[in-house]
Amino acid sequence: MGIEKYNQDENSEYIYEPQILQKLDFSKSPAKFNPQISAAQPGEDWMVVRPLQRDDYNKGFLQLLSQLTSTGNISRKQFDERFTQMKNAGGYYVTVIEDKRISQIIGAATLTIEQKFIHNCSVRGRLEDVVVNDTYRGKQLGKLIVVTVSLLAQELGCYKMSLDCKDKLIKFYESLGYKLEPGNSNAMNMRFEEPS
Ligand SMILES: CC(=O)SCCNC(=O)CCNC(=O)[C@H](O)C(C)(C)COP(=O)(O)OP(=O)(O)OC[C@H]1O[C@@H](n2cnc3c(N)ncnc32)[C@H](O)[C@@H]1OP(=O)(O)O
Repeated sequence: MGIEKYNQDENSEYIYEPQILQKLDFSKSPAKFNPQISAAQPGEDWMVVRPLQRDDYNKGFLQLLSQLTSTGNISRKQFDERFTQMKNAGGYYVTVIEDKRISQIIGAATLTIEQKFIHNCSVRGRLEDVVVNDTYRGKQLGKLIVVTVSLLAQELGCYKMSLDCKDKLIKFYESLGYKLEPGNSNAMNMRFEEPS
């Protein structure tokens, strides 16, 4: 399908080109799926793994994110502006799972790409904002969305992919190929006041 088709309707506009998700090779991931699923074939015909669309504002995307952290009261205008900024900047691979039966976003994860001078002008990936709707948890969707964006990072040429998480999720991410590197596994933060 041509990119012009994806962008012809304003609301169905994607934040990145969806075709790349179809070619991800799930056999490259150490994650074990039972039954076997992938981004291209998520196992149910009512489910789709795809890039964020502008209209996901109306499909519960922000309500889903609020199960992860505070989102604030984001207006349609604010959402549209941020969507446009992220799309124009490039490097924001916000990826979602939709339950098409009810037109609701039930899972999400973001790959952000940082441009580097080091490693021969390489690129590095970061895994951010992973969440599955609480009524859909325990059905492999967390694994599905994390493996999708991790393979995407590899496909886009990242030399590594990093994440920060709570201690209780270390096992979950280890099962998907992430490692605590001895002497190099500290996450440090400097917190500033949140914008009101
Ligand atoms: C980088 C970041 O964004 S870190 C933030 C992660 N997000 C959150 O904490 C938000 C709230 N939590 C969630 O949305 C979900 O619990 C997720 C995304 C962490 C996991 O989603 P699920 O769809 O339930 O995961 P899935 O069904 O694929 O489970 C995979 C495995 O991880 C385990 N697991 C899942 N969640 C947790 C948890 N919170 N604690 C411990 N183990 C867990 C499951 O038991 C399962 O193990 P198994 O393969 O041996 O059966």
